[in-house]
Amino acid sequence: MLLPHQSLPPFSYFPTLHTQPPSFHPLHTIPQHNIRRSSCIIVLCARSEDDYHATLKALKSKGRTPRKSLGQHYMLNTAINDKLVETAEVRDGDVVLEIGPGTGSLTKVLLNAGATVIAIEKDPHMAALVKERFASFERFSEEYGAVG
Ligand SMILES: C[S@@+](CC[C@H](N)C(=O)[O-])C[C@H]1O[C@@H](n2cnc3c(N)ncnc32)[C@H](O)[C@@H]1O
Repeated sequence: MLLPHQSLPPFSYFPTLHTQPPSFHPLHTIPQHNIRRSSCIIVLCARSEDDYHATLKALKSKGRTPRKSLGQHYMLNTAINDKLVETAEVRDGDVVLEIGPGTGSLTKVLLNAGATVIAIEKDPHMAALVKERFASFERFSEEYGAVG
């Protein structure tokens, strides 16, 4: 699910705002009680060059197959992700809340559109892979402590 930043609570709701890019702390845009049940929150920004196939290989080597109960499937056609991001009119500087990044294929397109992505993933194995895939782009997650 994609929520454009306009769907998040107004920034004035949050007491601590940062002035450097991004111009506020993305995690402060989600009330904590709404996300406590999720396994992992990953906040990513900056454009990404990464290896999607390496992610798939890593999943396979760990014996991970998609779990139907979590609605897991892998998006192999990147043109669809491009279309999703285009249709959602994601622009440079937007903050996008992505529920269930899975392998991160849509995440990558969002990052390359210039968005900061707050990704919430329930499956800890997928969360670990996404964190690994975008390790060099991860920001803020460490600061959040209790989650992830
Ligand atoms: C269809 S897959 C995502 C596909 C992804 N966009 C991609 O291209 O690889 C859905 C993801 O949502 C995760 N998920 C399911 N329920 C969730 C929940 N309640 N909160 C967070 N993540 C959830 C699943 O573990 C799975 O990784």
